[in-house]
Amino acid sequence: MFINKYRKSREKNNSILVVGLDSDIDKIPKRFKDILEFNEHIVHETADLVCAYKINIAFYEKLGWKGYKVMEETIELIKQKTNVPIILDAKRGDIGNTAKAYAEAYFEKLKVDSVTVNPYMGRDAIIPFLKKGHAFILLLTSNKSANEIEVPVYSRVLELSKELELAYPKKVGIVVGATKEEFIEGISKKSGHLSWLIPGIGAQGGNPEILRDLKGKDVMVNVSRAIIFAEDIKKSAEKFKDLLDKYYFG
Ligand SMILES: O=c1ccn([C@@H]2O[C@H](COP(=O)(O)O)[C@@H](O)[C@H]2O)c(=O)[nH]1
Repeated sequence: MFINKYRKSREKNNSILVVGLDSDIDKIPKRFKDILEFNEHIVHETADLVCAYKINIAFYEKLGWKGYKVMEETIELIKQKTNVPIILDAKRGDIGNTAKAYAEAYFEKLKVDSVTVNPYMGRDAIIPFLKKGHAFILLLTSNKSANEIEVPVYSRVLELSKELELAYPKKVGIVVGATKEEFIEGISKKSGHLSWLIPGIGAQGGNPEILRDLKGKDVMVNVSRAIIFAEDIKKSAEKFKDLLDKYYFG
């Protein structure tokens, strides 16, 4: 189960850092022969510093079937070398039978531990994922234009997430951007047992101090570009791990 695997990695590595494998072919350093070799290096450098890895499907899909193959090989590699859980950032959301097909693809074929889902179409776009594994529901995303649609409805999405958590205990999480500082304390008070995936620290400039309001919760903070494209990946991951430690554990 995702949450147990996450808790074990969090305890073992004393870390709430998630490294995002947003391994854009156009940005990976020339010394790596391909994305797989780059990902292998990232995992080698960070496996004892993280509580999870997040794979953003877009950077693999953009290469067609070859990218999908690399994604499968990366998942296999993480499973062989570590016990760290894998979140697939796919942000899916579709009618029930289609959602079921996505859930089968991700949990049964790719065998990831958790998937991000879009709640816009309501519960029947989410439940097929919860029947097979853990899902993070987009609640308040880190981008600026989240204000256009999400801000007016996020309270309802939070209620729905909690309802689903009652029916599928330990299988529901929320995505909340670190850039949405002013909302964190309020959401935290109402979020009960939901797990939190927080992107937006690093390249997007989110404030890690928000973690002070989240102590004791199952929280994981994703950093992608600021770690994987740093000069020294290990050093950068250590820097972010320590920064998150300071506010979450400290
Ligand atoms: O609200 C959201 C939801 C998902 N993301 C994803 O997280 C990473 C962030 O990458 P950085 O390089 O650390 O900015 C990326 O995969 C996004 O698609 C998000 O940023 N915000």
